[in-house]
Amino acid sequence: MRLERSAAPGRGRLSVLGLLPVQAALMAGVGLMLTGPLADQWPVSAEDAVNRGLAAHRGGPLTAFSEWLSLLAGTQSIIALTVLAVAAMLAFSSGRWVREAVFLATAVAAQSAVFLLVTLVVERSRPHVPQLDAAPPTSSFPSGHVGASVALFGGLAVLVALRVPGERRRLRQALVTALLLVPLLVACSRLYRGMHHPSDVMGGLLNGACTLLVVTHALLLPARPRPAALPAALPAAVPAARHAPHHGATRRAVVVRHPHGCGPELAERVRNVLCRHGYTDQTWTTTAAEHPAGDLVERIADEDTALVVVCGGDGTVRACADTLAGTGIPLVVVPCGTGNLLARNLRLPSDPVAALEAALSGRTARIDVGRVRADGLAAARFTVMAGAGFDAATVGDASARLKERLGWPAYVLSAARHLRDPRMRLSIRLDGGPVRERRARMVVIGNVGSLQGGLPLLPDARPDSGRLDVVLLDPRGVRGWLAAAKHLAARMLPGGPVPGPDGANGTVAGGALEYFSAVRVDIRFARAQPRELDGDVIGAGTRLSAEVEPGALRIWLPPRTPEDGAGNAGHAEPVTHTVGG
Ligand SMILES: Nc1ncnc2c1ncn2[C@@H]1O[C@H](COP(=O)(O)OP(=O)(O)OP(=O)(O)O)[C@@H](O)[C@H]1O
Repeated sequence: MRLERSAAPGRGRLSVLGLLPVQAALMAGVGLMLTGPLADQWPVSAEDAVNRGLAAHRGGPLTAFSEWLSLLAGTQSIIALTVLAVAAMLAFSSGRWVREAVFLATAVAAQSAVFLLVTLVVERSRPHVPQLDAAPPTSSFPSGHVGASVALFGGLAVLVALRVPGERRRLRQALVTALLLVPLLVACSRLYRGMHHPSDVMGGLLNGACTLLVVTHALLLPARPRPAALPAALPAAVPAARHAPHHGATRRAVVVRHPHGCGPELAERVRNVLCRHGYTDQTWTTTAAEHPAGDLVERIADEDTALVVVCGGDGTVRACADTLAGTGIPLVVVPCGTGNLLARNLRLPSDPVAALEAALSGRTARIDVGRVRADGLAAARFTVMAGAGFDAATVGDASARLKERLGWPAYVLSAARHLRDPRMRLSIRLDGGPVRERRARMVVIGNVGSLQGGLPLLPDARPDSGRLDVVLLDPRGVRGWLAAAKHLAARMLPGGPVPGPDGANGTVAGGALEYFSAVRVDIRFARAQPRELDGDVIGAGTRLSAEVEPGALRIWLPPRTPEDGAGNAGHAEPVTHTVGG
């Protein structure tokens, strides 16, 4: 199997490892809560019943299989397998996978170190059921077997996901799925064998996953270049002689580049791919905080522009779409922001250059955009979602520094701070119909429906439906949040049951979520609320109204595949623009 070469080491990323002690402190905090104030509270109080239920159904091949899994994740096996994997990487790659080998060894070692630190502070006894293995002297929380298997097998999955080239997608998906399945099976085996409570194995999964996140960012991902080190702007045009196309006519492309996501190295690769596809006449413009689409308006004003290439996140795409909607000039997304939700929803490859290649080898399509009216904001368009309340507060509070260091998990940390924000009082009117009074923690109007990790916030939203989908989130207490999370998680399961509405009124998850769909949505808030458009905060206000502009944006998308189904949507157009490539 050919693996892609890793990018140049990221200087400055190593400091991310400083988060490991913070992780240990947080894990220890969770353990102390579980053994202290939460011990008699549901669902912790119900954990013994789970262990008893599993113990009552032991027997047959399951016991043998669970023993094998527990052995696989035992300390000696993990050390032996890690040494083998690291040695193989060093021996068979002629020194090209040193960083990958260091990554794997560090992930396994760091997980163990955090685990040991936590067990110095937390003392939780094992479940009160007969145990099938000798209980180690360490605390039951968190599960060391599970944490270690996440670090090793999850670490291998990370390497496969990042290093196996995009064209081997099926192999990559199969390998990643198989590797990720191992820690989940180990978690089940530890429960089955009476060695841990459910929250212990969840703690192990969390500890392993957080360690992988930190070590991946520290050792595998290339550092984003500092903005100050970048040139203010890239050359306005690329000499044709330097980048002669393989074949096909010369066409003019305007490239909009967010300097934080798209540094000089990526810009050079984008430039070369465009040249190969016949776009040798390139005009580059760099965005600024006050000019999120750079000089796009001026650059497309005079000459015949065949394509606008947007190198940035959803905010940059949104700003460009605002200019391009209705012009007929097609846009191609090079996803290099934090969330890149439009690209994810359109099933573009996550690698920026692979996404550009795939799109330019594909077809043009038309997708809808939403046109927003809100107090204090000139009319603006969005391509992903417009929201108010919890999501806007989360987006607004996500630290730029953490976004740069952690990527989208920075939003998760910010969200945790706003879980208890007060509910909003609002009225919603759809397509000029009756006014409905509601309370909610969040309202989102979406052109597309999936969040990070494929979380289907608006499961029926499609960018070519000619409609906007709306969700109100109003969970009551911990149970409400759990019901909403369970409902959304159930929708993520491939082929899993699709939970139906609670009644005729479109609410699900015991009223925690309520869905609507319309062409025109008018929402008024009793008090000014934080609001966002495609992940950019637009300031607090009392109105958020949107209307769909069907098929207003032309966009290049990868060729359709049978798996695309509802994704990679868009009204297909005859491909008349493919040149070169
Ligand atoms: N040169 C710049 N310096 C600072 N901020 C910038 C600059 N250029 C654009 N911005 C701001 O960045 C935001 C757009 O960022 P964008 O959404 O593309 O990336 P992101 O936030 O990392 O990704 P995503 O939206 O996908 O999570 C806009 O608010 C814009 O004002």
